[in-house]
Amino acid sequence: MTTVLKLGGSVITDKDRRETVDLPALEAAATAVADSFADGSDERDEHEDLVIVHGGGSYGHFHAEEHGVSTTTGTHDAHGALAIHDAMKRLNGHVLDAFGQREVPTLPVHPFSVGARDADGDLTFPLSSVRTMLDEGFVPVLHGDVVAHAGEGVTVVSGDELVVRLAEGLDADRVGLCSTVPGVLDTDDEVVPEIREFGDVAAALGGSDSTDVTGGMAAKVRSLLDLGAPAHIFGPDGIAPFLAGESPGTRIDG
Ligand SMILES: Nc1ncnc2c1ncn2[C@@H]1O[C@H](COP(=O)(O)OP(=O)(O)OP(=O)(O)O)[C@@H](O)[C@H]1O
Ligand SMILES: C=C(C)CCOP(=O)(O)O
Repeated sequence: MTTVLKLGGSVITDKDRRETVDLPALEAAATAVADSFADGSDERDEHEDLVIVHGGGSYGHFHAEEHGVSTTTGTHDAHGALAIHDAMKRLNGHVLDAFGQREVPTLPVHPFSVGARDADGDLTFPLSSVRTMLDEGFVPVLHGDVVAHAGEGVTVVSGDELVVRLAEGLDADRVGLCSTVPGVLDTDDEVVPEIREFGDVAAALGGSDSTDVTGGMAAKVRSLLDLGAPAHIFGPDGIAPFLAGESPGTRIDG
């Protein structure tokens, strides 16, 4: 069983305060993951292969906006590219600390060193390091980042894009995105239990409430609908049920 879990940057950081980790939220997420390994038996059979991805929150997005970099508009300024990348590595360090303290065998994979976009913006992302880490019993932790982009310099790659690439490339059985909202909300702010077509929810879908260069909820739903496997969007309370095989929040099944 292969599971891909994204922790939204809006969950693990205070998205409106520059470079601020939401430590209680990050620790709660790490505890939910650690407990899911410990549940039932001492084996990791439940989701023996787990890949974690985290978003940018108040780390990547502030710097990306400052340097005018998005997923499509790049920069040739190495200092700007490094400012974004270094901020994401700082956040990744906090994430690894929280999981490591709970004995989850996490290791970092920095997408900048591995991925690239062609002139059409299509992402190439070799998975050999992730696959080998999984085979060796580790939990790879990837993050939204910048990548070299033909004709653009470097552009942002979102955690959501990486989730799609990982889910397809690893043939994942379960895909979960944890955000601050309890699921995709309809125009009455009720959680939509299932989405099969973009048109089902288009009217209710917006971007993000805070600084976000990668598109917020609408972009999330669109990319998850293209995935081969069903995906789930849920709030922080949904992490434990999701890892236990339940279906919290919104199920997206294109
Ligand atoms: N219909 C909707 N239902 C739920 N959330 C919505 C909707 N429309 C817009 N949103 C916004 O989308 C946000 C979630 O997307 P966002 O990209 O900010 O989250 P994230 O993935 O947790 O963070 P990050 O991109 O930093 O990793 C919500 O906080 C909300 O502001
Ligand atoms: C802004 C950067 C560098 C990462 C964006 O990743 P996301 O928060 O998953 O969209």
